[in-house]
Amino acid sequence: MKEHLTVVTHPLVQHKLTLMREKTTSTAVFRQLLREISQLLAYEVTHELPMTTRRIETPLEEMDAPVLDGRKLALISILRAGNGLLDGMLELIPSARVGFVGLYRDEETLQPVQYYFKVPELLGERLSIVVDPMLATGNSSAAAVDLVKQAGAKDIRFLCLLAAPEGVARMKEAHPDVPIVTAALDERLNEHGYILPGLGDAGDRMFGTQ
Ligand SMILES: O=P(O)(O)OC[C@H]1O[C@H](OP(=O)(O)OP(=O)(O)O)[C@H](O)[C@@H]1O
Ligand SMILES: O=c1cc[nH]c(=O)[nH]1
Ligand SMILES: [Mg+2]
Repeated sequence: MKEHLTVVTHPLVQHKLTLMREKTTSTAVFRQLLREISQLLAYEVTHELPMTTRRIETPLEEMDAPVLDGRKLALISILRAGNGLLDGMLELIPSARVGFVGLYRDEETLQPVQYYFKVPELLGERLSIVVDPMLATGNSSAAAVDLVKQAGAKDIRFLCLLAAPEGVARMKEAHPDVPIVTAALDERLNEHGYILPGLGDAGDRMFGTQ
């Protein structure tokens, strides 16, 4: 991908995102919408995957048919909320390898606190797509990408649902080589580091916690 930031403006994505933002949307509907949007975003973030051909036989004749080239890609979810994007993406890319980076944001310092890390082997030979619905200060995603790079990944993309300008700038400074795909670029962060207008706390809305 050439662009550092891609905003997916497809009408289905934008309509579903509006429903997710509304405060009256229930946990069950929020989760279902995130699953649906994740598949549309997965379509965008994978649209330049390398291809090769394989000789196959249709019922009528042989042909060289297009297939994905290279190693299976790695989907890396930033816990917890990343799992909301992961589930839908796995339905579309069932053979993907899966990794997890456990991080939560300290509410006072807005710095990420790590509690888990497990990623697939041979990351250096795969495309890694790091997923988290929210890119706010960018501290969590920058730290997650640092860890994924330390594990060997070289070709990395970051997929989110909502991005704040502050988070995009932070990622561009820390990881200029990592393209970002998002459904919306919102206006700003509030004094608690929440995205405005945003959708609230993605993890809490997905899992019904507070
Ligand atoms: O860009 P940042 O300022 O770092 O904020 C974004 C992070 O905050 C949220 O996670 P949270 O810490 O709430 O953890 P959770 O997924 O367990 O709810 C979100 O899912 C991101 O990981
Ligand atoms: O707006 C925000 C910012 C960080 N994390 C969230 O879940 N929402
Ligand atoms: Mg949360």
